[in-house]
Amino acid sequence: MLWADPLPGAADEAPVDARCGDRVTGVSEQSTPAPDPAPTAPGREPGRPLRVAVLGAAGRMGATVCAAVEGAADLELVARLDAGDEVAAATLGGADVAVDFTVPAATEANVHALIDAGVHAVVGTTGWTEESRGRVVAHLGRAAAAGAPGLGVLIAPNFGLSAVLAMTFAAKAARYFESAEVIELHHPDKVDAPSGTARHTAAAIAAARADAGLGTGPDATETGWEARGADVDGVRVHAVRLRGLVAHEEILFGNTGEQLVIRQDSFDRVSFMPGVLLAVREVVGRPGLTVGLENVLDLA
Ligand SMILES: NC(=O)C1=CN([C@@H]2O[C@H](COP(=O)(O)OP(=O)(O)OC[C@H]3O[C@@H](n4cnc5c(N)ncnc54)[C@H](O)[C@@H]3O)[C@@H](O)[C@H]2O)C=CC1
Ligand SMILES: O=C(O)C1=N[C@H](C(=O)O)C[C@H](O)C1
Repeated sequence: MLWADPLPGAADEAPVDARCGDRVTGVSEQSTPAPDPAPTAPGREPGRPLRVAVLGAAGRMGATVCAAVEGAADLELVARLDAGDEVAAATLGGADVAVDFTVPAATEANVHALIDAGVHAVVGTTGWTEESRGRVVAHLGRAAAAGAPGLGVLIAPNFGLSAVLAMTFAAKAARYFESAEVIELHHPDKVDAPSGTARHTAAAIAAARADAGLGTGPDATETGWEARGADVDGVRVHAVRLRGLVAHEEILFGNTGEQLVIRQDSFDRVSFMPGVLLAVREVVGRPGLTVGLENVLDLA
């Protein structure tokens, strides 16, 4: 079973389908359909390891992904690219799949370059919007029309099981509470705020509230709005940056006389690896754009 994948070293096959991002309509969005599903990477001989390239390989996540891929018997690390390296067939080492953990300013261009190179993409980098995801869908459509059907792109704001479950539970709880706020807590080297995970969580809560006919939560604030956090679709999101932290999220729900707190903690980046490896194995058989690991895990 996939989540037992030991690290370093992984093997089992597993499912994936996902749909997340920085502004998302909900955890139950579906994969964008694409023609001609491909059960394996195009041109992959049966039984050979899946070839994987890593973009952002010198970074915190990229280095961890390289180690995880090297430890997986069914995967082969064929390229490590970082800033300044061209993303093209010539530099990707014959990869079937590329994993992108770079920076928000670079990730969309990387994905377009991967589609042009005919390489499936697994993306953990934050900064995606509905517009940038739409451009990827359009590009995949053009690639399919030009004779490269079956390419998959899987974008997930968080590959950690605890985070994916927390988002799922939060979306389920949202309709039952008058108040909802999100607190994300991260290491101080993180360049974006609020986190992609928190944006996704808040957007899912907002969508569930809207479906239930709920508006924004009660708030009598008249002054000092800067202390009330970011507004993500009407849900307040607070970002803490603290040395010693890795990645954490707390979702608070309140009614008169009661509170629900959903909390997840990623203490070590290895905790993201089972989800990343699952996505790598799954994306080759999942054409089109998939956003969010929850769909892959049948949680949506
Ligand atoms: N989806 C998930 O589960 C997770 C997502 N993240 C996200 O992943 C991204 C990376 O996070 P970290 O590894 O902590 O950052 P980092 O700063 O440690 O690594 C980023 C790496 O990307 C490289 N880079 C910059 N521009 C590039 C380009 N054009 N092409 C190739 N490489 C380039 C940098 O040189 C650096 O080595 C962030 O957006 C972060 O929010 C982080 C952890 C988990
Ligand atoms: O930068 C990080 O570290 C993380 N980024 C992602 C995000 O912005 O949600 C995922 C996780 O929170 C770690």
